[in-house]
Amino acid sequence: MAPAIAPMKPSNVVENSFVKALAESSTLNYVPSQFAFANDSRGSHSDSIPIVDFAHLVSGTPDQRTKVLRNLDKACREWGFFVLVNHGIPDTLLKAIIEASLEYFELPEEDKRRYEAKSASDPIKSGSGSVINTANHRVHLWRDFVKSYVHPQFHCPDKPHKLREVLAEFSEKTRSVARKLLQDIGENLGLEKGYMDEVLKLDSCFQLYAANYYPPCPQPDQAIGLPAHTDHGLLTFLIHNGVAGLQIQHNGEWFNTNSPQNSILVNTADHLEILSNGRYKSVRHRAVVNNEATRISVVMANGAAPDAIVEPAGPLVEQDGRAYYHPMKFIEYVETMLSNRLQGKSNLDCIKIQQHD
Ligand SMILES: O=C(O)CCC(=O)C(=O)O
Ligand SMILES: [Fe+2]
Repeated sequence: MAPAIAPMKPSNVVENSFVKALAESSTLNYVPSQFAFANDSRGSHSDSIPIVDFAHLVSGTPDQRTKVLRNLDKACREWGFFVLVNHGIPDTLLKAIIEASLEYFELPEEDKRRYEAKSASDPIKSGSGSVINTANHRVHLWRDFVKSYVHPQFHCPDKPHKLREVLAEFSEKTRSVARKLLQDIGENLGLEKGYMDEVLKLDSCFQLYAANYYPPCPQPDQAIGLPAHTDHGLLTFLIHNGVAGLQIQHNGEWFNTNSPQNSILVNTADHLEILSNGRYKSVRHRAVVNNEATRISVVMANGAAPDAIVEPAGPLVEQDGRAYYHPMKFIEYVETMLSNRLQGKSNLDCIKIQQHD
């Protein structure tokens, strides 16, 4: 039987604390009730999670390229998720961004409080966050985060000092890999060369860096790091410190994602679902917690230009006879999601065009 949930802590302990500080208090044996989010955090294992070899896309033989383009299409269509290998981003840079992100979370609380979000359009935000659960209760997440807009304008917390340089390089390198993948995805969708660059205005594409810190949790099945959600943007890149926790939903079942070291986990996000008129689905995923080790993930969300209007691609609408999504300015979509105004609803559902519309 699951142990009882601890009595409510005085609300200021939770409201004003980062989860890291709470988890480090030596007396914590239970999940405080504000965090209570009962879930079955076990996931299935699959050795059929798709792997995409980036080197074959860039410099493979024509045969290799054809094969990997097919893999990429299948991954986007069937899973909305793939493990990207041989992407050319140096291992040292991947390690450096994880380390610098960890140093951010280890800063004194007053340094992190400077970035507590006041409005959805703040370019840097930090905190721990909450969501509305199915019973309409606000639930605190077992996670601290920092997020910052890094392209087309670059923003970065002042501390730790090394974060700025490492993040700028990570943003540049991931941006170029994402762009190449998007061009190949355009080819797979049968769109003209240059279509993705032009319509999504990829020269000034939006990128959001997010780092997530999930401390060990005394009752992992009584709390959640991040509940099931989809991401805004086109392609989300994710790396982590080797501690498992990301699960994706496939055919209604939750799968653990374990990835070879130095690979990048990539998921298709809402704006790719919109652009492809529903051919590629934005994959639902969640982060579960464990009672042994701190997990850190570093996410780069790659989107269209902030002022680009994203809508189903014209040639695909023509094939399908109708558009399945309303157009929306990219940055408005993102800020609606970041503002939590939707109270647990998905933005994607809000812009889906129902048959009778
Ligand atoms: O930490 C993870 O594995 C998931 C993070 C995530 O889904 C997000 O930041 O949107
Ligand atoms: Fe996500």
